[in-house]
Order: sequence, then structure tokens, then C-alpha cells
Amino acid sequence: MAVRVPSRQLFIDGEWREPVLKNRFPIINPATEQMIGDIPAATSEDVDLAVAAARRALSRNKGKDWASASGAVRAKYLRAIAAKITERKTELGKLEAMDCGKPLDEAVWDMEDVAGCFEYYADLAEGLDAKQKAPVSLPMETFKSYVLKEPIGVVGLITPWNYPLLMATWKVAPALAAGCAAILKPSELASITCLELAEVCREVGLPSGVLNILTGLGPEAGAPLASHPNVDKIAFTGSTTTGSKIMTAAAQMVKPVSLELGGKSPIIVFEDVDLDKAAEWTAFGCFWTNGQICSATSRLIVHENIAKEFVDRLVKWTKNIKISDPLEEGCRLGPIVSGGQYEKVLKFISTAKSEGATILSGGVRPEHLKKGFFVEPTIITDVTTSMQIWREEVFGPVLCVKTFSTEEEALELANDTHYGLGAAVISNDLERCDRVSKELQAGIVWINCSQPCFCQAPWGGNKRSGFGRELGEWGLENYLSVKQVTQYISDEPWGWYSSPSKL
Ligand SMILES: NC(=O)c1ccc[n+]([C@@H]2O[C@H](COP(=O)([O-])OP(=O)(O)OC[C@H]3O[C@@H](n4cnc5c(N)ncnc54)[C@H](O)[C@@H]3O)[C@@H](O)[C@H]2O)c1
Ligand SMILES: NCCCC=O
Ligand code: NA
Repeated sequence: MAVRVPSRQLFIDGEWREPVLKNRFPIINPATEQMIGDIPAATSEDVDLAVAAARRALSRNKGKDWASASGAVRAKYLRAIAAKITERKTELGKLEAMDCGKPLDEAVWDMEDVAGCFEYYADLAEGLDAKQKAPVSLPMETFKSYVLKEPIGVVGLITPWNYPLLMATWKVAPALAAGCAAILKPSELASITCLELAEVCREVGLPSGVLNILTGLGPEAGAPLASHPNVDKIAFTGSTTTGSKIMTAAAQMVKPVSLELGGKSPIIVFEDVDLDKAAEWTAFGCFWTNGQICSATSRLIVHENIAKEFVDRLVKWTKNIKISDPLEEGCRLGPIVSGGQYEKVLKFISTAKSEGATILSGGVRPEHLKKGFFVEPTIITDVTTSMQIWREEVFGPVLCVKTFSTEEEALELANDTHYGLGAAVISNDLERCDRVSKELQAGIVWINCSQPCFCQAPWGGNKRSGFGRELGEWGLENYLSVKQVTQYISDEPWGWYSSPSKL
């Protein structure tokens, strides 16, 4: 059953505030195409207010309330947020499913991951205290040196719509653990649960200004954040095109950025596999989250000796996927997030066809669903490496297939991309899996699976998939600045210049 979408304002300085220009825009449920509420539209005026609030939060009580409080103090808030998310996980899961179209079971799983991620960074915040003043060994006995890890400052966090609250959490949790103050700008296509995070922060009494949440459009709310002179760092997840704009804006102030961008990730299936196990992982790798995963393994590279049988089996698996309103029990594939994205996905499919590829399965709206932005899981064969469908990220439930005969050829096909986010290899020969993992040009490699993701392990890409790593201890380092403190400990004068007292 659907739930009511709360009506919220922007979250600035610990309170709900109407946007300065008072604009709002509608929220559309992609399964029904109905308006289910609206969200406030922030502009640069609101960004200025939020940045000022964040700066005040950092310096309040000379930083002792947040930035230079012990990690243990900050951890208490992170744990309280995790507990509230857990308490509300079913309701939040429903809101997420209604906003971005992901199946409810996935959305609730995301909420568990959100709570787990806040808990994890609470642990790391506590651990940070013990890591302060780590000594650096020097080659001169007359000096000693240590390292302080300090929050970078005010950070701007700009996130996409495919995992609305989870992608925000991957940034908010480590930023707060590090002692930063943040401004989160979620995607205009799915912001509901991020506004609920604001309510959770209010309820747990997070000090005002530590986390500010501004919903709004990219150019109107995201761009002024990226170029703001008082924002010390931008962490961005989204498309490669927007990532490049953000990097350009940040470069003007030599502002550090971390970028988690798009992908066109391969999955290599060798001939020694259990066909059904491999087919299920291949389907999951590309059709989970309605195919809207940055790391979706959307290029299947399968050994020619099993290709026909494997693809037939895969088609059978996809025909068994329940496509429905995300809130219906057992749903495993919901709609594309918006009308605009839906049109883009269909255009990719029609271009593939016009370039000579075969739409083997899917490629259309399921017959039983008359409303909503639904596309059947789509498998495309007869693909060449110059086709758009092989080269560009679709961000929808579309898999393209090529065959190979040797390991070298498989790797060449896998690495034939400007992207470098994920990659998967499926084989019973674990030595081969290790060898192939080393050769794959990607930040994440899955062996005998595709997509499982743990907040303890690093996440991020190479090439045009971006740089920097989120999650794990790497995620915390994103928000820390390293300061060396070096002390002269000899009683002797330095003795470089002739002392005037000896004249
Ligand atoms: N690597 C990862 O971990 C990861 C995870 C999820 C999604 N993605 C990528 O995200 C993309 C899909 O998400 P999307 O459509 O929301 O991406 P997008 O780039 O359109 O938008 C992402 C965010 O950037 C904002 N934005 C847009 N223009 C901006 C500008 N000029 N300045 C500042 N902010 C701006 C948007 O409002 C949104 O909040 C896909 O390419 C996908 O691969 C990557
Ligand atoms: N499982 C989380 C994947 C995030 C990228 O889209
Ligand atoms: Na939406």
C-alpha cells in the first residue's frame, strides 16, 4: 500500500525553510505517472544561506561542538540516525519505491544498507581519535613529526536518483564522521527520502547547520554549490557529462572533487560455468534496480561455445522476472525513473535496431502495463563494437551481447570502453578469475557474481567513470585533510647562519 508523501521545505541551519524564491516542483510516481506531492526548488540564494549555516556549525564554540569534537561524540549522532532509519525502514522504502520506481524489496534493502552505512562510519569516527598524532619516522633525530587528520571543512554533496538515500548516505555518513559540515543536493527526480533524512536529523538533535539539505534542479541548486567560494570540497555522483561540468567549476577555485560517474561495465562468462547460476547473475547484474545502476554489467561477453544455449537460458530467466508497480508483492522490475529517461532508453533500443543489431528479447513496454514508464528487460545481439549500444551507458534494463573465443579476446572486448567502473568474470577456474581480475580496467571486479556491494569495501572507477573512492576507510579519507606537525627537539641552536652574539 502506498504511503502519504510528507510535504517538506528546505533543511537549512537545523530547521525547515521555504526557498527564498518560494518555488516548488511536482513529484511524479513513475509507475502511475501521477503527481504524488511536491518538493521545494532551491536556488543560489538558498545555497548561500546553507553554506553560511554550515560554516557557522564548523566554527561554533571554536569547533568544539563538531569539527574538533571527539569522533566518539559524532558517532553518537550517526548511530542515532541509523536507529531512526531502521525504525522507519518500511515507510522509507515505500517512499523510495514510489519516487524512483525501484521494487519495494530492493528499496527496503537500501534502507538497511543506509542504516548499516551510518553505523559503519560511526565505528570509523570512533577509531579516528586513536589515529590522531600518528608518528612519522624521520631520518634526523633532532626532529619529530606526527600527523593530524582534520575535517576538510564545508562539503557540497551532489547525488543521483537511482539510489536516492543510499548514494546520499555514502557521502553524508563519512563527511559527518570526519567532522565536516555538509550541504546535500539530491536529484530533482527523487528527493523524498533525503528530505526525510533531514527530519531524522532534526529528531536526533544533530547540531544545527551540520547537515543542510537543498532539493532543486542541477543548474539552479547544484551549480552554485559546486562553484561556491566557501565550499571546500565537492563530492559528486552522477553522469560523466555533469561530473565534467562540476570539475570545471571547482577547478576555478582549486577546489578538490571526487567523482563517481557512469559506466558500461562488462561481464565475461567462460564456457566452464553452471549455465543457470551464471544466467541469474547476468540478469541480476544488468536488470537489478531496473537496470539503473552505474556499475550495471550491461555488456555480456560470452564464450562462443556456450553462447547460444546461454543466451536462450538467459531469455528464460528474464521472462520470469515480475514486472509491476514496485509496491506489488514480488515485484522484481519497476518502471524507469521518469518520462524523460524512459524516452532515452527507448531511443537507445531503436538506434541499436537501426544500426543493425537484433532485439532478441524485450525492448518494449510490457503488454499488461498500460501506464507507467515500464520497459521489458531487453537483450540485444548482433552487436558490433562501434555501435552506440556497445559504447554508451543506457541506464536502463538493456543488455548487449558479444561472443569470444579466447581469454585475450574477452579481455580486449571488456576493456574496449572509455569507462572503468565495474566488471564481472564468471568461471569455475579460479586461477583464471584472478588472472582476468588483474587485467580488467575497472575499480570494482566481481568474481562469480555481479553487483553485491558492501560499505566496508572501496567503491569507484577509473577512466571516465571518475576518480576517488567512496566507502570503507577510503570514504572517510575523502573528507579528511592531512596536516603534518614537525617539531625541532634538539637543545642545540640550528646553526645555519653565523650567530650575531659570537661576533
Ligand atoms: N559511480 C557511481 O557510484 C554512480 C552511482 C549512481 C549513479 N551514477 C551515475 O549517475 C548517472 C545517473 O544519475 P543522474 O541522471 O542523476 O545524473 P546527473 O548527472 O544528471 O545528475 C546528478 C546530480 O547532479 C545534479 N546536477 C545536474 N547538473 C548539474 C550542474 N550543472 N552542476 C551541479 N549539479 C548538477 C543533478 O541535479 C543531480 O543531483 C549515471 O550516469 C550513473 O552511471 C554513478
Ligand atoms: N549498490 C549500489 C550501487 C550504486 C551505484 O549505482
Ligand atoms: Na520521482
